[in-house]
Amino acid sequence: MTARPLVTVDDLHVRIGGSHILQGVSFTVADRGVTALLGRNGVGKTTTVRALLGLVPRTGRVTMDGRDISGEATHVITRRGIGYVPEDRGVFSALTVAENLRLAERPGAEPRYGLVHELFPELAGRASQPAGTLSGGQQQMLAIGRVLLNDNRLIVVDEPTKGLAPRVVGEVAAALERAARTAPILLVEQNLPLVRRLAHDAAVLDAGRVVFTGTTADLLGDARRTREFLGVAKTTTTPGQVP
Ligand SMILES: Nc1ncnc2c1ncn2[C@@H]1O[C@H](COP(=O)(O)OP(=O)(O)OP(=O)(O)O)[C@@H](O)[C@H]1O
Repeated sequence: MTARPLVTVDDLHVRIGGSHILQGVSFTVADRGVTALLGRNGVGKTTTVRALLGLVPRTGRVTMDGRDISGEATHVITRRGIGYVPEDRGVFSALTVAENLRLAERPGAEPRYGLVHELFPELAGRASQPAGTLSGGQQQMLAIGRVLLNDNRLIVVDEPTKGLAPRVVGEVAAALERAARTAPILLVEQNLPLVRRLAHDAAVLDAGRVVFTGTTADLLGDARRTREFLGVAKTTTTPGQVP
């Protein structure tokens, strides 16, 4: 079956402190699989996902399932079923793994501990461990697990492999693959072999504007485009990049 747009972002503008950071960003997120949001450092990827979630003042239109959610507060958007794993992971270091998960429970919904522990058995084994003592990869899994506790329509994950060792990148990639079976994902990521492995569709930002939308295969199969938009020429998997 062909994927359809779940979320449509249309002409999104963000101005912060006199800077016009997003200058009319438009793209769609498919209703299945992984859609990658790409671009060099500082082009506006994080600002785009924060604007989508209502975390920064924005103009333009965001719809999910055809419903306009642009004017809604973040907690309303979240309750509509958008789970967010921010770049800093949003894990509470002083609290245990179990406490971090408990805080992610949504009132009135049955938390899916069975699913989370099936996908990430390590979290069950480390339930009483303070989250601050977990490795970077384990913290990322906890952050993804917190989102998977709820039945989301969309999961937004911002640079989950940033700063992680190559071996751990592979573990996070596997975790995202499993997560994508439960809900579509909008993934901000700079690791192109990982993007190639996970994402069918991509949108590329440059200086606050979208410069490409289409399939990841079309984008990364074109060396000129990849170099022009992402600043690199080589995108094939080499040993150690995504184990
Ligand atoms: N709160 C803010 N105040 C001022 N400028 C900001 C703010 N947030 C972001 N910016 C600027 O907006 C631009 C886009 O930032 P953003 O974090 O969205 O980019 P990015 O593509 O996610 O970058 P990276 O890959 O480095 O995370 C940058 O120039 C950044 O310095």
